[in-house]
Amino acid sequence: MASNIKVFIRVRPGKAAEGFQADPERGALSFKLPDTEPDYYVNNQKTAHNFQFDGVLGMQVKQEEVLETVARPVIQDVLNGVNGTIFAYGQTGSGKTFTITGGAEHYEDRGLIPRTLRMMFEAFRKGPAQYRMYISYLEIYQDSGYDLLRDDSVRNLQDLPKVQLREDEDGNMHLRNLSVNLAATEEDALNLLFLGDTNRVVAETPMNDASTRSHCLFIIWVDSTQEGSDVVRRSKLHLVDLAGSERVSQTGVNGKLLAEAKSINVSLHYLERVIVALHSRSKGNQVHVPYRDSMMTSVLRDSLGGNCRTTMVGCIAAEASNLPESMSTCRFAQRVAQITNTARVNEELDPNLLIARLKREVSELKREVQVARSSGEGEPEAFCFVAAG
Ligand SMILES: Nc1ncnc2c1ncn2[C@@H]1O[C@H](COP(=O)(O)OP(=O)(O)OP(=O)(O)O)[C@@H](O)[C@H]1O
Repeated sequence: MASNIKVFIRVRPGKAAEGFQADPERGALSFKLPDTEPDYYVNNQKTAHNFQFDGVLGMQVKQEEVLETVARPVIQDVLNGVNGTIFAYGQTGSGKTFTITGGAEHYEDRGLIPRTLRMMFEAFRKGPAQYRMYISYLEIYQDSGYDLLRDDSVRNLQDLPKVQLREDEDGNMHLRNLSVNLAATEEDALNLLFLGDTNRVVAETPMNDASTRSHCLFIIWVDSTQEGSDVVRRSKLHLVDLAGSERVSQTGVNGKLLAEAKSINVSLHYLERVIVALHSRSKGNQVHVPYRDSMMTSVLRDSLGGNCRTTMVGCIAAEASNLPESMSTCRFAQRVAQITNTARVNEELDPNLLIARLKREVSELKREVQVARSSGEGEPEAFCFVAAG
């Protein structure tokens, strides 16, 4: 099924500037900003910029509503064997981590990851299929990948096992050295989330404020089998917290930090280039999509223009000083909304299930033969019809 990437904008609570207006009913946003043309200084004109999205989540919107609006449809598809991605994009401090992982202070501030885990395990209990969940947690920092789930004695980023990207003959990307951990219960899954978040924070240094400067991907793998079937459905859900998207010029950093900020911006710049290329492709142009230029875009290849149901949450802040960045997030979001993905159910014959079923059938047949022999039936007799009446 082909569908466009869904885009929601979430507005962080705060004092909204005069020039900002959100209309959640219509999914519309409006910014009135000084014109960037030089003659603005002469005539002091302000220009209105209007945007329309699949939904606008205003300042009052609670985490539960974000789950229902943004995540529930994606989760339902993942349970049916379709890949899903939900990614948060926006400047530092705009609410990406709050949306994806949640706030630590209050239980009701839990974000999409713990709520998704709960929703999935509830669905597992209801059936009708049998499900299995596995979890991976990847951090990408300066274009290198790190496994957040392999060790609980981490002191800095270099202690984390490095994850490599490998491309197979068919052009599919694989993450080597990324652990895939069975989560038999919701508690197991939450413990893995907790371990990954702890490693993320412990490995943080002043040079690497993990949440601000790295991209984090929480990956939930779901296998499901219908009773008696040899077919297994395999899907994955990426919940992605991207690094802060602000422009280098506005981060006010220098020296090493500047180099780092550039590297983060480079990877977001590659993301932007992928989006622009896909946008152009959607208009019928034959263009190369530069997925391979960064680890993040390579990992998200399926999510952007591929076999995946993808949703973006653009996070913005409405205070006057944040409006230019918020508007650039909306512009980016508008381009993302033009991208078409073609998601399909991922199912394959599982040889282990097939062998197990055939073994069961053979032993049942053997038993029947034995019963037939011991009751002296011998060879089955030919059918004979007796005419009624
Ligand atoms: N919708 C919200 N409701 C209440 N508090 C929020 C909301 N969004 C964000 N916050 C608060 O604002 C602060 C910044 O949010 P958060 O850390 O999620 O930003 P971020 O975009 O992830 O920034 P960074 O790029 O640094 O990771 C946090 O204290 C967070 O709890």
